[in-house]
Amino acid sequence: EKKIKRIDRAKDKSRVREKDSERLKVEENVFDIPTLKILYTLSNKGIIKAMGGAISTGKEANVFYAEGPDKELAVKIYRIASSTFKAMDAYIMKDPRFTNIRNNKRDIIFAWTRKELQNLKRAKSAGVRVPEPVLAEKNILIMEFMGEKEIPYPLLKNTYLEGDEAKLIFDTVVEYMRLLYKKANLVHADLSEYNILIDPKDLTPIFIDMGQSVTLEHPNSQEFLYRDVQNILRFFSRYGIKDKPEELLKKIQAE
Ligand SMILES: N#C/C(=C\c1ccncc1)C(=O)NCc1ccccc1
Repeated sequence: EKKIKRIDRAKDKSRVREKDSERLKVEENVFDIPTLKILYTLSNKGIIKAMGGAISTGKEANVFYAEGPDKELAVKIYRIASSTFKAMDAYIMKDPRFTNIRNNKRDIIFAWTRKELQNLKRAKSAGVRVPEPVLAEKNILIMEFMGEKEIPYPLLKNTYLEGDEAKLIFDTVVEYMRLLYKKANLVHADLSEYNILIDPKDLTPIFIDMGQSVTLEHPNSQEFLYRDVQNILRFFSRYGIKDKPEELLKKIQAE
């Protein structure tokens, strides 16, 4: 009896340890030494006053809340140790803007981070609502925090919509896709209810996560656009929106 108890306790202990190492692992391979050095420099320059907790965690990156000198910030840190940078290949290696980078992991992730900043700037100047881009330094992207007092705005996925609210948001999302295409020469390429925040004050959509966005010159831009259109129609169909993909493509690409 006693023996079994001892074994159970040992198992529990190892479980706790494993959980801790699991958590530590997630935190750790985002905050590797080079990343901590950059954060330290950004803090010395007064760009980041204090780091907060993780807003989003994923296999490629984590997004943290941070206090800036005059406004709240979101700090997106791309994981260098992640193995999924292979997925980035499909987007970046055929992108005319990035053909000259060396094919090693760090350079790809640094180029990807710069690309996300560049894409946010282009989207913003085209009139699409996105977090205000601040800076990109190696694998770290700093942007405006979309939320209030450390609480991020909800994802479209988690937003309860009534009556004609869904139709209003749908129309704005389609308008933003058109502006992105016609004026920023971009396709989001990962647009879905998981990459749109909703500002609860005025129910306006905010596009996020533009690291994978591609220019229209990218060989697969039309395929990525079609996939974005399908994702948006699939999500809004639950609110009775019945537009066809071809209709949306025409609206977005209209001369
Ligand atoms: N950018 C960004 C994001 C949020 C955000 C919130 C408030 N202000 C600015 C950005 C975000 O969650 N992106 C998706 C994501 C990134 C990394 C891991 C999982 C999921």
